[in-house]
Amino acid sequence: MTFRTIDELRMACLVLPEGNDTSATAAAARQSILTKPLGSLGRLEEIAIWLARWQGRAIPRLDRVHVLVFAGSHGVTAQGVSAFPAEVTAQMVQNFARGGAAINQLARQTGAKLVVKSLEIEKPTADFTQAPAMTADELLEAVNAGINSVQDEADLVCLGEMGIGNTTAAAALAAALFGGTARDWVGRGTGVDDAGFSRKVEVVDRALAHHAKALADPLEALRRVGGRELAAMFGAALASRKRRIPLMLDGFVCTAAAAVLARLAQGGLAHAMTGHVSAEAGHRKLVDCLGQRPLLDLGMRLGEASGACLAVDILRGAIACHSGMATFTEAGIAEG
Ligand SMILES: O=C(O)c1ccc[n+]([C@@H]2O[C@H](COP(=O)([O-])O)[C@@H](O)[C@H]2O)c1
Ligand SMILES: Cc1cc2nc[nH]c2cc1C
Repeated sequence: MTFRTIDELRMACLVLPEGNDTSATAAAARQSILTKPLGSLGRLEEIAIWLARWQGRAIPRLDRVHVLVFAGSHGVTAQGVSAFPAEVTAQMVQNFARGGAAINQLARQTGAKLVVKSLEIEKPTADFTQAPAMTADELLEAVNAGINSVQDEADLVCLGEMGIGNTTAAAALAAALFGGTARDWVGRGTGVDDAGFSRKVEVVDRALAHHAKALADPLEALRRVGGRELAAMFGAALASRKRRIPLMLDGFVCTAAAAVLARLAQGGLAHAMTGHVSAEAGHRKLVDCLGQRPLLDLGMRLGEASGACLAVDILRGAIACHSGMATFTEAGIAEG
């Protein structure tokens, strides 16, 4: 799946497949006969049914978990919006390749395949306080890169990113998609001080004013105030939906990118769960806007798909119970 025009891409977002009702119904029926009071496994029960729906399998599996991390560079870093210099993006990509980042450890411990995709990190997007971050072709190239990173064989896709300056882009994008001003969405990202935080608020408000007339269209908002790794995450979210592969979202930046799909199509993120709520100020509000309930709340604000990857073990717990527990009949236990 590769898109040559934004209109082609937009049309594709309007025809999204639904999950498999038969598998979901079978999974729900099984949950009702396992040796536990119905509902006593709380969200683990919902998770088993959700995975069954999107995998089209009454007993879901997580043998092949793919963690996709996209990296991009941001022209808006020229405005002094991050606690770290822009070159850290490329340096962290090298760290991923050498196995030294947090996500390398988390992916290994959960048995997931980690794929890191650099999106022209030597070429930052335009500073979106002055011009659209990307041209239409640049947007399409990044979206297509995300789409083509999703492989049919995956049982679950975890999404994440790396990009100095991208919490500024995500705040602007969230404001474009859900309204409000910079104050509603800006957080401290990698840890900017009070002066940096004020600059960030002013930068996002200036960007929102500069692009005001064009932000009602979610794809145009992504092009104007997003970034390549956000575009790629949006593409991967779309591709996983097209292939009916369940999707695990990460923190603020990842969720803002995926939110573009929810704004283009009602129920566009029905195949997605959010692995954790980030400590980044706007994330809680963003997941609320999307009707998402994050699985973990660990005060993390790293990105890299780290929260998404950690949540995989909760899914594994849900599947272990769903597939391995005895039924009331098998165990000879009286039903309530
Ligand atoms: O995803 C989040 O919730 C999140 C919150 C704070 C920081 N980050 C990561 O930090 C980087 C962006 O922070 P900043 O301050 O440069 O905008 C980028 O590489 C993200 O992966 C990510
Ligand atoms: C060191 C470092 C690692 C990261 N991983 C994701 N975002 C990051 C930002 C920084 C600064």
